[in-house]
Parts: sequence; C-alpha cells; structure tokens
Amino acid sequence: MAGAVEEIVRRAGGCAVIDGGFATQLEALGADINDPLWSAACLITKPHLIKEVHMQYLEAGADVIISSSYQATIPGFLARGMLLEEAEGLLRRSIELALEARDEFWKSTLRKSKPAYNRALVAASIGSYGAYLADGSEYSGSYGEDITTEKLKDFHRRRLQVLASAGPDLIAFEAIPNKMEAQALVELLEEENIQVPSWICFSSVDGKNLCSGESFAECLQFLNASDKVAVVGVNCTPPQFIEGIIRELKKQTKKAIAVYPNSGEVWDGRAKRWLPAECFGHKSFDALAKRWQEAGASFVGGCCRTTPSTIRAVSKVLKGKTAYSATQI
Ligand code: MET
Ligand SMILES: [Zn+2]
Repeated sequence: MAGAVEEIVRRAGGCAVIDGGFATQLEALGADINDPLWSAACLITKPHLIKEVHMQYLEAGADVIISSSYQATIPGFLARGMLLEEAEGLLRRSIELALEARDEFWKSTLRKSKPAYNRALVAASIGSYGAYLADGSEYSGSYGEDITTEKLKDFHRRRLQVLASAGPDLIAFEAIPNKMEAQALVELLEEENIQVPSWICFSSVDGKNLCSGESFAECLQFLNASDKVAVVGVNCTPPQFIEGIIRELKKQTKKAIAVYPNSGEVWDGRAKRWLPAECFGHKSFDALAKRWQEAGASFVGGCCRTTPSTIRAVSKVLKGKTAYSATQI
C-alpha cells in the first residue's frame, strides 16, 4: 500500500472508515440530482451543498471522503454547452471542495482538547463509462461490440489527468462493472504514470462475479501486477454479498481491500428507481461492518442509500468510540 493510504489504516486502528452515499445525502439536503450529470450537476448549481455533505461525513467519522466527481465527465459538461476549460475547472473544483472541507474540519478538530478524529484523506471519484452513459450498463457491464480497451482509455484519460493533478490523496475508481474497463484503467494509470495511489472497486449483482458475469479472479491477475493500484474492492453492491466477496478477494490478492456496499435496496437503472432491499438477515449495517473488518477489509464505508448516520454507526463499531458529535469532543 502507498504511504498515506497505509498510514490512515494504521491510524484508524486497522480498518479505516469511508464515507457513505454522496448523491443520497445531497438529495437529502434538497439537491435535485435527476439530471444526466447526477450528483455532479451540483458542481454547477449548488457547490455549497457538496461541501456540506463532505462536512457531515467527516463529523460522522469518515477517514476517507470521496469527491463529487463520480458522474462528472468532460463530454457530460460539454453537452451542457460548457467550454473545455470550464469542464476541467469543474472537475478540479470537485477536489478543491473536498480538500477545503477536510482542511476546515481538521483545523476545528485540532482546536478541541481531545481530538477523536483522524486527518481524513480525499479520494477523487471516477465512475465507469456506463455511469456516464446512464443507460443501465453501469450495472450490467454490457458496453456493446464497438467498445474496446483503447476507447475506454480515451474516455477516461483527460478526466484522470485533471483530477490527479488537483491534489487528491488517492483516486477511487468506483463501481467498475467489467474486466475490460478495469484493464483499461490499469493500463492508463501506467501510461500516464499517475503518482496518486488508486483504488479500483467493482460492483456485483450476484455476489460471486462482477456485474458483467466475469470473475474477480480474472481481474485480480492484472490488478495485482500494478503498483499503481493500492487497494481493490467492491462498492454499490448489496451488503449481504460483501463477506463472501471479501473472502474471495483475500484468496486472490495481497492488496488492501475496501468495501462500501449500498443499503441493499436495488437500483433499477432502466426504470431509474430504487427497489426495496432484499432481506439480509436481522443484522444491521454496522453489525455487518464488524464482520467485514474481521474478514479482512482495511476500508469499510457505505454507498448509495447509506447516510451519515450509517457511517456514524460504522465508525463507532469499528473504532469502539462513542458516537461522534462535533460539540461533544
Ligand atoms: C453508483 S455508486 C455512486 C458512488 C458515489 N461516490 C456516490 O456515493 O454518490
Ligand atoms: Zn452507489
């Protein structure tokens, strides 16, 4: 693992806490994310809410906060009639907002007599090509015959360069649905010689394979071979699948493992709505989080439909501290 990434895991006591659903919380604060740019639309319309969501997750105990750039893409902004410089400026802004929140929160923590928090890391979010298409392929991994590794690299190249140069502590590739895209990302990290450590997290709809049906084992072969990839894992996948996936990943890699499942409700990409959670036993999200830590995850958080209260509970159960509140410390 790269220095800062290893350090945050150590300071967190062996398992660092990731934030929760970003778009979910933006919506809870009143943002309208029913937009082709999804949560990234707020970079244009409501940047103050983005900072507010970061602050709420920091207060909840997140050691890693993930930027609002998941669905922020250059072609997406250009389709809004923006100039290239404006589009790139918004990508940089997503990182600056997270860095500002982290720095302000850390300063206020240092002023308190008993700091109970770690100085959080900022991860630059990069969603899949399917997330940009917003046609359901984000969770099927079916990009069609015409898509090649080279085309995927070209789609990701400029955004990766801009985000990496904006000063994040790590790059978080999120909900990658197929092997070809993972391969493209690893090649791109090497070709562009990106110095910021990365994590690559996949999504799964069956708990056994990637959304595309390809195996974790096939992907881990080339992820393991890259020093640019510090952490591998899964996100936006139902919680009941996570323990099994950690055990599978443990067999396939020595890299640190990150898991940040969704709430268990299922996103119907075509109908664009959430379907109710399938039963995952009587265990609550935080009780499961403890099991994920015990199974060997080094990073645990939440994805869509999880909130700051989910993360507060996860932080408490993983770090054994009483619930955080800014005034209590
Ligand atoms: C579809 S997964 C979305 C991940 C993104 N970081 C978010 O929480 O909004
Ligand atoms: Zn998600």
